[in-house]
Amino acid sequence: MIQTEEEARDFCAERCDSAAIDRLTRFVALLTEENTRQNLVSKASLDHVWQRHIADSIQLLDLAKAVKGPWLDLGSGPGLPGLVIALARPDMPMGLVESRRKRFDWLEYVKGEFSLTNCRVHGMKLENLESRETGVITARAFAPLGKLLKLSARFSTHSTLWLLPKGRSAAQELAEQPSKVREMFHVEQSATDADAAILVGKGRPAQQ
Ligand SMILES: C[S@@+](CC[C@H](N)C(=O)[O-])C[C@H]1O[C@@H](n2cnc3c(N)ncnc32)[C@H](O)[C@@H]1O
Repeated sequence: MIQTEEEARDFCAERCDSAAIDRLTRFVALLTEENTRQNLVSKASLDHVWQRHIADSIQLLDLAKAVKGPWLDLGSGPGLPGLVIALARPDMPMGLVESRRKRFDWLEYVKGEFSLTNCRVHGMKLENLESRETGVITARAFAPLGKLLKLSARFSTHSTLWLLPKGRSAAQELAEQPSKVREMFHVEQSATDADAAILVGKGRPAQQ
């Protein structure tokens, strides 16, 4: 379990090349600066930014090793986890969906700063995004599991990988789902927080 900022940086360095670490380091500086203008992440979390946000996002790469994308991140907000993944793996086709204008502008700005040509920012409600087949769907702190699946099932196929960092509520949220959804998912311990877990699933949920 990652306990310190140094361990979090080491964790990322084991999974990313040095150019990616440079991009992530600059992203942390930009995020810290932008956070003085808009509330992207809690101020307290910036003291542990590599653990709470960067490594927390990068750990998803371990679970998505076999997948080439395209990747869709729902409710990206500051860019977590989708933009961090795009900075680590700029070759990966990445779609970020974010409905708030100021956050959309921020995501577009970072995309431009790092010339992330494979990253597309969709500044709209997910409900208005055109359906497409997606290799990986991620969503952190976006919506309760039932609502999340209802909104996003149309982006999945039988082989879509779902990676849903869920904090403490993961097992409980899954337990409340119908058996077909429970069979699709399992719970993985988060590497960055002893109390948090990630719901990992495969396939297309039946329409609820
Ligand atoms: C709690 S924040 C989490 C942001 C980020 N994933 C994180 O972990 O820091 C949820 C984000 O989803 C966006 N959002 C909420 N409902 C949405 C919708 N229907 N379509 C697109 N974005 C939405 C919000 O504007 C907000 O930025």
